[in-house]
Amino acid sequence: MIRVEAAVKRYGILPALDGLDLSIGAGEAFGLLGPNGAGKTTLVRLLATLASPDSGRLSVGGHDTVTEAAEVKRLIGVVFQENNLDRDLTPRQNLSFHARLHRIDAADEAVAAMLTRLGLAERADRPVNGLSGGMRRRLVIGRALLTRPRVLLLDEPTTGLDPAIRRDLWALIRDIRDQGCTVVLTTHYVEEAENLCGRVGIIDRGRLVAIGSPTELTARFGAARLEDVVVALAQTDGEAA
Ligand SMILES: Nc1ncnc2c1ncn2[C@@H]1O[C@H](COP(=O)(O)OP(=O)(O)OP(=O)(O)O)[C@@H](O)[C@H]1O
Repeated sequence: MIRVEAAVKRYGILPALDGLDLSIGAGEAFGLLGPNGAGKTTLVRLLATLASPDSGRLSVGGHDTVTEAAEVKRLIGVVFQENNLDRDLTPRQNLSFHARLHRIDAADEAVAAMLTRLGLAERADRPVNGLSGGMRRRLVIGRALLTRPRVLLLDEPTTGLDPAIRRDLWALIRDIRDQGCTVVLTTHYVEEAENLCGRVGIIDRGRLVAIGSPTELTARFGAARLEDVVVALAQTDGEAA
């Protein structure tokens, strides 16, 4: 479903991605781990067609992210770290606006069903301003699901949220995965990747330095926990990066 071949992306002279290869199958839940500045967000931005590689090639569903960006956009949903909701509008209005923008059939019904799925039906008609951080995150993810994407890209979906809310979001992400959507998420929480992802890739300085299931990786590196593998392999220093 996703192929990344020798992807290079430079900002100035420093490569954010330095010849990265990666293949993710349909229906997989894949986690990208790595220190600050490793290149995780850059990879998500390239897959989301928001930036182009300097060299190499990325494709989603067989479509090139540069030459067939429109086709790729039809297949993906993307959620970045910021909750870019219109805070003066209600959850229903936020979703409706998105549904109309994307010309979704039976938009009112789709929005109502999504609000129920997100557990937001009772808060649907009061401004987003009054929602908790967890509810806002659910809403942003739900908005990305309205177009029924085959691939959902989540950049640090639970950063800054408390553990109970994080677990709540995990249930939603698991549900998305279990419905057959390919999920790619970046995270600093190793536990999150272990809970949600069948395979994880560890990125350091723009390169994929290890890939496998959490159990495979801990066994391969003789570590007690996946977190130890990440710490041992990832050396990017935020300042030096
Ligand atoms: N728009 C940009 N302009 C200049 N440099 C950038 C830009 N975006 C990313 N970089 C640089 O590219 C490198 C990779 O950044 P990226 O955000 O992809 O890392 P990350 O793994 O997502 O980090 P974090 O975990 O902190 O979000 C960093 O050195 C970063 O400073």
